[in-house]
Amino acid sequence: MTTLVAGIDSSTQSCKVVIREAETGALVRQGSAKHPEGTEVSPQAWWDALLLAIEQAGGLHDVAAAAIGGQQHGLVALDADGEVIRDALLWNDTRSADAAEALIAEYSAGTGPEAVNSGAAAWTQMTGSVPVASLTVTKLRWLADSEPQNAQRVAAVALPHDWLTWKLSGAAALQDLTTDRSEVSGTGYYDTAQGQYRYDLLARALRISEDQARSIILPRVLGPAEQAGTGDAARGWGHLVLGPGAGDNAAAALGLGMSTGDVAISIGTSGVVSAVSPKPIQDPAGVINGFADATGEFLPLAVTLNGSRVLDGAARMLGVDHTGLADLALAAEPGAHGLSLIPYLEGERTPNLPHATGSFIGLSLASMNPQDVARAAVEGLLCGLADGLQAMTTLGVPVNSIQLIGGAARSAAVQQIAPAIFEREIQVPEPGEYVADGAARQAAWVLSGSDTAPQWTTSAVQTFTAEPARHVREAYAARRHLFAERS
Ligand SMILES: Nc1ncnc2c1ncn2[C@@H]1O[C@H](COP(=O)(O)OP(=O)(O)O)[C@@H](O)[C@H]1O
Ligand SMILES: O=C(CO)[C@@H](O)[C@H](O)COP(=O)(O)O
Repeated sequence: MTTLVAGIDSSTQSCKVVIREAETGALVRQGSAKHPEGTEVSPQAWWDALLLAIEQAGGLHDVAAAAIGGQQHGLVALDADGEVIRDALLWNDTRSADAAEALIAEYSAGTGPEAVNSGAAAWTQMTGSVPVASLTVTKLRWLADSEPQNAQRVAAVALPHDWLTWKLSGAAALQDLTTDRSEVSGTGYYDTAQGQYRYDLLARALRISEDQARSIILPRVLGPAEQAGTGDAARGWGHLVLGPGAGDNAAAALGLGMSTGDVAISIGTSGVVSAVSPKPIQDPAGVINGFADATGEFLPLAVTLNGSRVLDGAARMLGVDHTGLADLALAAEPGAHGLSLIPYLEGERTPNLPHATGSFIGLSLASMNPQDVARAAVEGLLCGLADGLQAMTTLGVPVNSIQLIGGAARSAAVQQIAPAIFEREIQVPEPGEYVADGAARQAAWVLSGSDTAPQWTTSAVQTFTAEPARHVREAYAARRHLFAERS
């Protein structure tokens, strides 16, 4: 009898479920369901999508274990009855940008630019990351200042995958909430290097005393293969062993079998450059977030707000589908006749420009054509990620291999232009759901009781190389500060 495990990716745009063989990782079934648009979403919509995706994947009746990977940082505020107080502000909601600046200032010393730097350095020391609007701690400050009546009702704070694991278990007690290192390392109130919550920072965010903060329930942080509980017996899932789950990029690293020296560049809603490190990585400049991974090590990563939707928007603007956009981009010359797209379409997280908008720079009669516009969109998307990759190497994080994943990694233009912009060979594994795969591998790990995750066969990869297009990155670097603030 083959043992099956389920891996779930509750990401920004959709929920994906894969059912795989626990021993080999072979894919048996899968399903998916869309999430609502927007940067604040009712967690109920995630739960409804998860139930639909489970149904589409053939159910969990014959599955022994499950684990959930998910979009990080979303603020799931629960009242004393375990009810969701308000829709969750997601990682890509920028309304807490001013709160982030205030929190940095409150830990700074001196005046002027040095003060901001000292505040950023203090937060990096305390948590591993510099607060930006994406981090949950800034959303809590926003809640305290903008919706004090809601803030006063907060009895527990969970992140998307924590809350879904709790729902999957059928738990009702807030004390049963669980999470993992990778998820909490993105909250801004967890000391990633020391592995402990910082209730003083939670108190600071909510403008309450530390004693009051300690009365707020935070999910118990589980080890990489520690059981989070069992499935909801009322739904016939009492047989289901639940894993701790993980933040989406940590789950993807587990799904890809990444180790030190491996880098994943994921182009989903977010653009993410992530690497594995045996030691904590801290970047006071705030380009790299010092997160934890799902195996007990660390996962430094750079994240942009503008990932695949840069290409979604460009395709919509040109009236083509993704294949058409790729064809247009590949028909143009590198550099798009001097046209650059600075892709801060939703504001931007890295660089931290929450109020910025995107801009085409260098328009000329020569570049005002669909091919060059498509090329500039792909090159602009990739240049932003190349900046994150460069920051990784500047911090001394080893980069020996690069794997390209996420929805936009399916683009032939992204695959062929990326090696020119990164000036490195890139590998593209078979299109798949690597976050969900990592969660499934974690579920199999929990079941095995072993010290290490099961060795699953990894996907075959296609390798892409190209002549370096340094002039494209140089043009982008000279223009990345040219944008208009959102009105
Ligand atoms: N062939 C393609 N070329 C470019 N973008 C694509 C392609 N296929 C899917 N996408 C885009 O990928 C995104 C979905 O990718 P995914 O990694 O699932 O996102 P997320 O994990 O953030 O929900 C969507 O924006 C979709 O339009
Ligand atoms: O913000 C982060 C990590 O810091 C992102 O990983 C988000 O969690 C959303 O990821 P996708 O929906 O693009 O996978």
